[in-house]
Amino acid sequence: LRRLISRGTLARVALAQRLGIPPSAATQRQHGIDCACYYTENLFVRSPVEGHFCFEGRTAFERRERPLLESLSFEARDELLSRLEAEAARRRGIVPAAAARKARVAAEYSPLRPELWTLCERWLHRDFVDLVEQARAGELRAPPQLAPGIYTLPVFSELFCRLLTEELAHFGASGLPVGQPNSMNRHGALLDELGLSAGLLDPLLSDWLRPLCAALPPLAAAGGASIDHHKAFVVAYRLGEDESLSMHVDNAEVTLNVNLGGGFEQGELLFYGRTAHPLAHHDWHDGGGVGHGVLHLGAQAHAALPITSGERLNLVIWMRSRARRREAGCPMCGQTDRLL
Ligand SMILES: O=C(O)CCC(=O)C(=O)O
Ligand SMILES: [Fe+2]
Repeated sequence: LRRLISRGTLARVALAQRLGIPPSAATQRQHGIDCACYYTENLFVRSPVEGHFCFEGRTAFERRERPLLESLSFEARDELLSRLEAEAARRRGIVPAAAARKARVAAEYSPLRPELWTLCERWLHRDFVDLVEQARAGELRAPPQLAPGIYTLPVFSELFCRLLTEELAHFGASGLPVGQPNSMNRHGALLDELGLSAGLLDPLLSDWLRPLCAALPPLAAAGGASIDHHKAFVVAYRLGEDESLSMHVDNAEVTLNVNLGGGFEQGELLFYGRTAHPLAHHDWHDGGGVGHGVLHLGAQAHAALPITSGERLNLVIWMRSRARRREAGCPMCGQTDRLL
């Protein structure tokens, strides 16, 4: 058994070496980097051109993207290459950097509301509790859908949203470091780094969200019945910082996105099908308000329109399934042979 385990580790380290990624990425699974494509594909840049790019290094990129590079000025070309290099370096270093920030927060942060670190029913919306109880009993009356497989539902209590928002402001004032939520959103917080996984998010996933996803056929069929890990973060939109989010798919089998409030205008979520025309549109104000959210397939393309005033805070959970990935491949690249 020991030999098999170490052979597995060695194989992962060898894979990491072949792909030119840090060996720690092959052996540390808890950070949720599930596929080696993370290091070279879907790198997002906002300027001088906005988009997702593959980047295996300057030379390969210059060869493959010659027409694009030739259409840019010398300065813009240099800016694009530097930004891609910086993003690739951020991704290569993300596992140790996140672990170091998490350790520092654990040692130095004094929470305003320590009770937030433990899940209790007070944090959940009463109608969400009912919904999950129906799902557990096999009697779910499915929540309304914006389009097939895009559900709107109450999730958290207003109390939870207010306390978490206050906690995040308190954390921001502490001056402790926090990683950016994901490669597209630059402002907010990675909740695992605050130590919120073990007592709050892990049980939310296993005891509440998994039974619910398992009872909703479009989500269950896409891995929702076997979700077993997550990446959870708060995204913050403010004028002059991140104001909107361009179209993308999530590195998730199923995504939960909940309005934490903030007093903003606009900022609606758009969902796309096979055309550039949105197939559904979610207005956070009409959608039930604070504590209410959207549950959708990670593969459903979506975007967020700009806010026009105030601040918008949303709690997003990218829910992932190892079993589904082993079977159907990484949701970003579709391959199984680069899974870590
Ligand atoms: O701004 C939003 O509400 C959407 C965020 C989102 O799509 C994401 O973080 O994956
Ligand atoms: Fe998203």
